[in-house]
Amino acid sequence: MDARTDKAGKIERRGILFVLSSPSGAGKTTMARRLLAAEPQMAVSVSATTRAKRPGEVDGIDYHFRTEAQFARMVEAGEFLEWAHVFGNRYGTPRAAVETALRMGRDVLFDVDWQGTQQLAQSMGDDVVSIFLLPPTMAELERRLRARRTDSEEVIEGRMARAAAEISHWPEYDYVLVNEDMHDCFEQIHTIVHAERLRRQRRGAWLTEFTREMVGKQG
Ligand SMILES: Nc1nc2c(ncn2[C@@H]2O[C@H](COP(=O)(O)OP(=O)(O)O)[C@@H](O)[C@H]2O)c(=O)[nH]1
Ligand SMILES: Nc1ncnc2c1ncn2[C@@H]1O[C@H](COP(=O)(O)OP(=O)(O)O)[C@@H](O)[C@H]1O
Repeated sequence: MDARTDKAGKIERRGILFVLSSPSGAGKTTMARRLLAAEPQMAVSVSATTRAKRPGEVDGIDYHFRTEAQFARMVEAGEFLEWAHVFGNRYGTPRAAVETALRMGRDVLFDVDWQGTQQLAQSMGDDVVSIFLLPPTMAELERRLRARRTDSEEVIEGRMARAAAEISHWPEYDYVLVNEDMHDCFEQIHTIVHAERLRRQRRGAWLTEFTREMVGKQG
């Protein structure tokens, strides 16, 4: 029997909300892409943002790119599970897609900052598992921001100036990893995902039924 469904085939497993945060350039997007490739059943929350599209980014895949006015209307209509100002732009998590995925028992991956993580933890409680990625050093963080070649010098300086403030939120997370070697960091994230899915509290009524039947059949 699959832990996601009961005997009637009804879904009883609630999806887990996996949140990845880090200072800009520490490797969230890279790790999120790898995780989604390894876990095709995992849904991803595509945020809405008012920031400009970077070269190579696709509307509806990387972000829903919106104007200030469009974003304000979405806030007004209560369409966000959470939203925040980051680097002078607004970013938010559209509610509908997340709720649909969770109802279907799918896990959902979020790339949001510390403000988004706090708001998600408040509204979704124990279903949230949060992971913070640290760079090995500040110099390496800056090197990665430059190597990405997606931001202007001014934007890079702004992101570096914000990095220490972002990093100060590490104690609010369930897991804190240093993204030094890409492969090792991904393996650690994947291990967390596997272990969190196995938590007793998440295995629901299936485990009660399984053990009751097992003991009942004794003798
Ligand atoms: N609160 C919140 N933060 C978000 C959301 N989407 C993205 N962010 C955060 O906004 C910050 C900037 O994101 P982005 O401009 O894509 O740059 P990058 O992630 O540093 O490459 C990152 O810390 C993201 O985690 C969201 O929906 N809500
Ligand atoms: N462990 C790592 N070692 C070296 N470079 C990395 C590592 N992880 C990510 N990068 C590179 O650093 C840059 C920033 O990573 P990215 O995933 O865009 O960060 P974020 O989404 O946190 O801003 C990218 O060019 C990426 O390929």
